[in-house]
Amino acid sequence: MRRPWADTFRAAWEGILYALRTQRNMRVHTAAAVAACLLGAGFGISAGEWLWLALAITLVVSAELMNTAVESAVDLTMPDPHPLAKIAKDTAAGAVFVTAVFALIVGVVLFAGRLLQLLRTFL
Ligand SMILES: Nc1ncnc2c1ncn2[C@@H]1O[C@H](COP(=O)(O)OP(=O)(O)OP(=O)(O)O)[C@@H](O)[C@H]1O
Repeated sequence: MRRPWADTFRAAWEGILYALRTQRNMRVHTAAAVAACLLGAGFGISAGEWLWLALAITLVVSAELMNTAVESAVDLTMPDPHPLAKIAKDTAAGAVFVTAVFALIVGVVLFAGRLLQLLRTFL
């Protein structure tokens, strides 16, 4: 029998809440995403710029959720030290790092100039 949509959404939401509760990096990335959105709203960035910001946030949060999934699956199947378990966790962490670097670049391109200009008006 097909699973009701409500159950699917509930499961996805529980996964997101679990990652937020247990993963410090997820909380840091979420805080950075909220800060970037506030900056975007404050500076009145364009629709195209919002899309770049949304892409960066989506990539980082998705990678962080996949990283949490890999960590949990590895801990379940291989709780003892194993070279393949290390590779699985390290490459999943690498995926988060790559997306975080992309998000940083997007943040710098969108906000560095605007923040400097704002700073100059106060100095
Ligand atoms: N079963 C294992 N076998 C070998 N190495 C492991 C194993 N579990 C963890 N490691 C190594 O320890 C590191 C940290 O693993 P851990 O499960 O503590 O992730 P974490 O610190 O929670 O990661 P994150 O900070 O991304 O949430 C891994 O990246 C990996 O190099």
